[in-house]
Amino acid sequence: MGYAQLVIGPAGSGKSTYCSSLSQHCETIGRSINIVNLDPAAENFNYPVAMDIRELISLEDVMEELGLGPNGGLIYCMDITVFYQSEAVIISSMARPSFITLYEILYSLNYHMHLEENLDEWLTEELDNYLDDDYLVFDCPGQIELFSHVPVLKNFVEHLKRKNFNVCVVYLLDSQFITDVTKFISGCMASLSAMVQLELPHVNILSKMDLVRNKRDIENYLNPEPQTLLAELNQRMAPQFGKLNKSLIELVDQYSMVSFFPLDLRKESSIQYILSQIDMSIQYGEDADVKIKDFDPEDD
Ligand SMILES: Nc1nc2c(ncn2[C@@H]2O[C@H](COP(=O)(O)OP(=O)(O)OP(=O)(O)O)[C@@H](O)[C@H]2O)c(=O)[nH]1
Ligand SMILES: [Mg+2]
Repeated sequence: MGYAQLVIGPAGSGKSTYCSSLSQHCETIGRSINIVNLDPAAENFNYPVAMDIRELISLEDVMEELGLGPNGGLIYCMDITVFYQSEAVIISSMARPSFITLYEILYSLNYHMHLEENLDEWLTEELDNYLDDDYLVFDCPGQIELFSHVPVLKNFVEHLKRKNFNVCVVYLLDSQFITDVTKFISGCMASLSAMVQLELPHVNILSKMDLVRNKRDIENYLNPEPQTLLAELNQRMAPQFGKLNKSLIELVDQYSMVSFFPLDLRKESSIQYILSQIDMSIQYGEDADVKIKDFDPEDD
């Protein structure tokens, strides 16, 4: 059994920084961990990279070859299965006829077929380097489309599960974005969308706690009462949104999403606590305990 964290969240929410802090923390405590870069647009890292998707495809290549901008290019890089059937390529390309020519459609068709095969091969090959009990952390790109409406991460997760990995989602939200209730709810919705798409255990993290000046502003959002949130939302928005607000809060409450762990990277104890919560969600310690018991010398 292997273990994996899929680190996702909006652009700039601190995913790569979290990965490098985790890497340092594990080095300090002598625990083995492997960080994988899944961001074709990444330029440099502060962590040792165990696997790198840029060996397979880089954003620069795609932007240049297909004349796409950075965001379209990135979705293109990652989205290797939506285009699996030729019709899908043509339909989706027709939706943006302004910059896609027939030549490009045919070209991209080839490109995707090629990449689909390659990704599977690359993953299989790379994952074969990891043994039972290995712990992988995937640093994902920040484009929200990757987990909201293209199946690429979902397929990736299926692949990991077939390889016998226990996988969980670590969703990072920047503390700076949730100083008011409307931003908080939209952050929750993005997390919920990942939850629904990926169907995995989910750990929500509020990142960059060192930037929070007034701790009280944030504490209200770490574990808020649904009724308080609703009252705040209603206060902020025009009366015709009352019903919608109620449904939104109920939804957020039902999925027990209204719970974020604060992450302050200045504190080792904060990283340690978050890691222990994540470990629990993928049953990391539990299997290890069983093994230690198996080898208990007193049993001999
Ligand atoms: N003060 C503070 N800044 C942080 C923290 N984590 C990340 N940052 C800063 O936030 C910016 C974005 O951090 P990244 O780790 O690159 O964020 P990301 O989520 O990987 O970004 P993308 O990969 O582009 O989506 C950088 O300037 C970081 O230095 C933190 O805990 N505290
Ligand atoms: Mg990053």
